[in-house]
Amino acid sequence: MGENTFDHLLAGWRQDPDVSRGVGATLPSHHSHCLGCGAENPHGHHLVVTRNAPDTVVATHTFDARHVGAPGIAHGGAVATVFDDLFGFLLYSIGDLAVTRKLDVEYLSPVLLGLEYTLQASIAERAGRKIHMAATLQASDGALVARSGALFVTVDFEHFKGPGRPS
Ligand SMILES: CCCCC/C=C\C/C=C\C/C=C\C/C=C\CCCC(=O)SCCNC(=O)CCNC(=O)[C@H](O)C(C)(C)COP(=O)(O)OP(=O)(O)OC[C@H]1O[C@@H](n2cnc3c(N)ncnc32)[C@H](O)[C@@H]1OP(=O)(O)O
Repeated sequence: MGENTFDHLLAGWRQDPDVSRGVGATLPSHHSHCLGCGAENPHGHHLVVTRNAPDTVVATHTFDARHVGAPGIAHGGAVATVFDDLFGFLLYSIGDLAVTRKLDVEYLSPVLLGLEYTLQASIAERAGRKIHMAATLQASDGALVARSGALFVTVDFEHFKGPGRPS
């Protein structure tokens, strides 16, 4: 990660949780190699995510040959990855660190490679450490193709500093 050490990354989240960014703002990636949104991850989805309401984020995404499951169709795990990462952008609205405890995906129709889809995620409810989130993936004609729900649980910075984590 070069000078982007893990401590540096955590310090950035500590000092600038970015809660003040307004509606319409493009949000920063989680980090440069994040599978969902890191620009420098060659296997990544390179999501670019915008806040379009105080507790809502939106992105467009086109799955490609790297994400294939059945021929021509995006792998369900790749779709889940994109949902999971999109949920991670709601943390900028919350201002707390949290991690995915539970992720549900309902695949209503095949997600096709090479077509642009629109994803939107929002915070449904917060109760103590639990943050319930919901998201949709729609085709360009507005058809609902997949939807997802997640439970994130807030954690402190020490969560990322335990055994097996980078120093
Ligand atoms: C990937 C990027 C990393 C970047 C790191 C660098 C810097 C920035 C740091 C963070 C940025 C964070 C995210 C953004 C990035 C990407 C987005 C994608 C997110 C992910 O990709 S993240 C990876 C996958 N994720 C994990 O790696 C989590 C593994 N897991 C655990 O680490 C523990 O599991 C933990 C800590 C989650 C909880 O553990 P715990 O012991 O602290 O808490 P506990 O079990 O008590 O649950 C607490 C309350 O949730 C209730 N509860 C539990 N399960 C429930 C269920 N199914 N239904 C209803 N309620 C449920 C309980 O009933 C209780 O409720 P109550 O509080 O009311 O008692």
